[in-house]
Amino acid sequence: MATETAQAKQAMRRVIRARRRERRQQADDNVWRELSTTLADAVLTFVREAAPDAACVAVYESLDTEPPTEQLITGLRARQRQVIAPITLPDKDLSWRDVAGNADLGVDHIAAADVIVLPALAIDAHGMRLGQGGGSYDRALARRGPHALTLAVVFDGELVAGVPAEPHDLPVDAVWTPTGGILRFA
Ligand SMILES: Nc1nc2c(c(=O)[nH]1)N(C=O)[C@@H](CNc1ccc(C(=O)N[C@@H](CCC(=O)O)C(=O)O)cc1)CN2
Ligand SMILES: Nc1ncnc2c1ncn2[C@@H]1O[C@H](COP(=O)(O)OP(=O)(O)OP(=O)(O)O)[C@@H](O)[C@H]1O
Repeated sequence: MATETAQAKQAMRRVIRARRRERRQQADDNVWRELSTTLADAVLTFVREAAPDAACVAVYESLDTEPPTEQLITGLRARQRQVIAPITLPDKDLSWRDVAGNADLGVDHIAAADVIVLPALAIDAHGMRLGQGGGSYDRALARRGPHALTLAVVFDGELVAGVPAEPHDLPVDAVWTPTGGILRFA
């Protein structure tokens, strides 16, 4: 898709991915573990306060340069929540698996999630999200339950004034940053 907006998104992704690689290279494993703890504490509190009866939480399993979700996943499981993580299909649509098993629960299982923790490269002041560019979460969010809360996770400096938005983009309800904690949009 060669629209100006799609090109603007690509340019922004390149800058943020490069910054993330540099950030990861400069942080030792202790710093990363602390980040994982800070994220887990904040999101566990958010779930307890905003969705106390949540039975199922969808969480991305972080890649090396992303805000680390390992301790969040452990903490949710310790609190008896089902945790589901995405399986990327060949067309980049998302199916889901319980992190405790390997069975493919299907693309519609996202409807079971009471809270959805999304990866993002940037979030803007309206909650619009810049993702990896596969349109994966756009499609998955269209199948979410009517009361599901969406929380995106980004680094400081990735909560920006504006991201280029296309008509299919949907805003998130809240965002977490290491320094700012959780900001609720809706
Ligand atoms: N952890 C995670 N899982 C996810 C996503 C994601 O953004 N993060 N996705 C979101 O839709 C889907 C998969 N799509 C993806 C597309 C591109 C890249 C990617 O290229 N990422 C980094 C490499 C990060 C690293 O290895 O540290 C990059 O380009 O630099 C990742 C996921 C579903 N699962
Ligand atoms: N509901 C949809 N159905 C099919 N294709 C879609 C849908 N939403 C978005 N796409 C396509 O996916 C591509 C990437 O979209 P976009 O730039 O919004 O991805 P993203 O949200 O940043 O990425 P991701 O969710 O994978 O992290 C676009 O070409 C778009 O047309």
